[in-house]
Formats: sequence, C-alpha cells, structure tokens
Amino acid sequence: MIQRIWKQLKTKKMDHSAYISTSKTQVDMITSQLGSNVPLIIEPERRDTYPAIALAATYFYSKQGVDLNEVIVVMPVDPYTDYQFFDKVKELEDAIRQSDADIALIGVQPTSPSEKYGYIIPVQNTLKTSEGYIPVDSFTEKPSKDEAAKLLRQNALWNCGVFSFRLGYLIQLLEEKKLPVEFDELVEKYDQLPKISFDYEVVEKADRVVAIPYHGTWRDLGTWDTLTADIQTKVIGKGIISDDSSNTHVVNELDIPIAVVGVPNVVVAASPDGILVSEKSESHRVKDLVKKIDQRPMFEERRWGWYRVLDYQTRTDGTDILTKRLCLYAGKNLSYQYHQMRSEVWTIVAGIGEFVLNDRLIRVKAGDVVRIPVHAKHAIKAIEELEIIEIQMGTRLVEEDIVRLFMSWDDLLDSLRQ
Ligand SMILES: O=P(O)(O)OC[C@H]1O[C@@H](O)[C@@H](O)[C@@H](O)[C@@H]1O
Repeated sequence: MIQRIWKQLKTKKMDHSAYISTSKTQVDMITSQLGSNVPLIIEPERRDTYPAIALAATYFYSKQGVDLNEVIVVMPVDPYTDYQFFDKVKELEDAIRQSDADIALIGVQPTSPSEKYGYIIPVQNTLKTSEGYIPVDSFTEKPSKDEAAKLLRQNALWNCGVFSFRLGYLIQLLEEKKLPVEFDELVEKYDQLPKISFDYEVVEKADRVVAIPYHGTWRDLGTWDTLTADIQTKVIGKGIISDDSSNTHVVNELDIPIAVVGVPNVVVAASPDGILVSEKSESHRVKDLVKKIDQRPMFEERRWGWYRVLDYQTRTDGTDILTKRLCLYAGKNLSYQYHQMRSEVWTIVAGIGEFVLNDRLIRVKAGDVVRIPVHAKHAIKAIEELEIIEIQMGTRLVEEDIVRLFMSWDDLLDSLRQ
C-alpha cells in the first residue's frame, strides 16, 4: 500500500515535498519498504491523527522554517486511487488561497449509500464555483443506509481524509490551546495530547471549510471488506474454501493450512500476530475489539530484514524463554548492543557473517553456535544472507531491552581499531 502511494507521488513529482508521519514502531518497516531516503516525521508513540498532524506541523514550523502562509496537505497511505486523484490533491492549494477557507478537503463522489464512510455535506443550493470547490456545511460520520441515501440526495460526498490548511492556521490553534509549537517540546509532551482524530478536533470545528469534488476511482483499503474486493484470488497462502462458501477470502501468512467449509461472506486473515475471522461487512469493528489485546509483536520487518517469534514460554521458576527466527539480508547488520535482562544463544542455520562479541570479531557460518551473556556487547553482519535461530532467556523479554552503541558497521569497525 505504502509503496503504491509513494510511487504515485513520485510519478506526479510530488515526492520531493512529501514527508511520512509515522510512529516509532513502524520506522523500520517503512525503511525496509521504501528505503532510507524517504523523510520521516516520527511520533514517539501512536496516538491519533490530530496529535500526529499537529506534530508534523511543528516540525515544518520549527525544524524546517516553513513559511506560515504555505499550504500543507495531509493524506492517509491506505486509499486505492488512480493518478487523477493526485491532480485534485494539487488543486487544494489554490482552493485554500482563492476561498480563504481554514480547511480544504477532497470529497469523493459516492458510488453507493455506504455506511462505512464519513460524509461531507455541502451548503445546500450552492453550485460548484468556477474554481472547482464547494462550501461545506457539516459532516456526518458513518450514517445508517437510510441516512446515507438521504445524504446522497443532498449531494453529500465521502470524506477521504485528505485535508489541507495554511501552516499558520494549525500553529495558531496550537498556541490557542497553549501547546508547544516547537517540535522537540511537543515530542516531550506528546503523551499528554488527546487521542482524537483531526476530523473531530479541527475540521469539524473550523469556521470555513471547502471541498473539491472528485469523481474518479477511490477505495479505502483500510478494512478487510474493501481490501478483499481488490484481491483477485480467493486464497492467499495455504488454504481451501468449499464451493458453497461464496464471497469468502482466506489470507494466510502461516505455514499451516486453513479450511473454510460452508461459511459465505467472511474473511479469514491469519498471521503470526493473530487470526481474524469476520463477516466481511462487519470487519471494520476489529479495530475497537483488538484494543483490549496486549501482546508483543510476533513478526516485524526491520531495517536489516525480519524476525518471527516461534515460541514463548514462562517456566515455573519465573524464567522467560523466547525463540525467534531472524533473517538478515546480505550486507545488513544488527546494531552493536547489549541486553540488561537476557542472554541469547544463536544458531546460524544459513549464510555467512561477521560476528562481534565484546570487541572481538570472528567469522561465522551455517552450523555455528554463539553464546551471548547478559551485558555482553554483540553485533552481526550478513556477508551472505543469514538465517539465525535465537533463544533468549531472562526475566523480561521485550524488544525494548536493547542498549544500542553503534548502528553502522563502519562505526563499529572504527571503534575496534582504536
Ligand atoms: O537493534 P537492532 O539492530 O534492530 O537488533 C535487534 C535484534 O538484536 C539481537 O541482538 C536480538 O536481541 C534480536 O532479538 C533483536 O531483534
């Protein structure tokens, strides 16, 4: 999804002024998908779109020195659109300047009275101006089918979460709320910001809002229902669906097969992090339901490759044991680091690498086993792609128990020479 959007921005020559705003936990995944040259604005933790956009605004203002009169456009990374959509995005700046509105957004021409989207309701009896925007009266979030049908008769548009505003508008709002407008200060106070969407906190309270109608392809791939509508094959990964399970999809990232018998209109999505079974039209409810689940990540894409947790157990004496499979791509390295609460044993199952333990460098290859005591400094670099089975033992086995000394292999080698 993110690769597709970035490619579209590049084709439309919009990437040179684009930044990706993301939480700390997704940085490695984005770097592995888009490379390390894409500029990121990193939230210290995941909250909601209002805090994230506010933080991005302070970044432009205090770190980049962007003029308060500049127009900023915000868009999510999960819509499925064609290139014309980006032409509309480019028109937002003119819409702000000509209308002098606080916010300009894109309104998608609905194709059905969907209950899944938010609606933008235009001021009645106003025609689109020659500049192409219409004044907005109000918003309605996820109406019932009947309400949605009524809204369509009022020429309502779907709100696709693409907003624009002058930088100064948001900075002034932050000042009015006595929030810091310096990026570093807002990072410090980030955990105090309300977990609220930009729509609720800013757009719906704005005095003057205009929308540019868009008539082309747009689908929100943010729910399983809409995502599977764009997947051609019914089964991805290992699985089988009986003939009478019509309109059912299986997306299976696990190594065991999934069989679905006599259950139409469902999506079964299985990954190392969990298994979802949902009636398709209800799949948007999963976001609220999983908020109650607190589990460590079981699979992560990292800047050096990926890992998957194979087993996690707590012994009766309180020791935790976690087994991971790691893959390091050729040329990549783990940071030079140590752990405070765990020891590790690595069995190299494939590839060749260079391994450093407490400042001593050795070559390692498939079949070798290395032991890393608590507090021992260690790192590894893949000369050829490496696969490692790692067993961690300790009192608290969390990803955060890492003290990183060097990220780059060259810096580590320099320190060994000194
Ligand atoms: O700090 P980076 O380079 O991301 O390395 C992180 C990795 O370090 C290793 O020593 C192990 O503890 C892995 O379980 C961990 O995922």
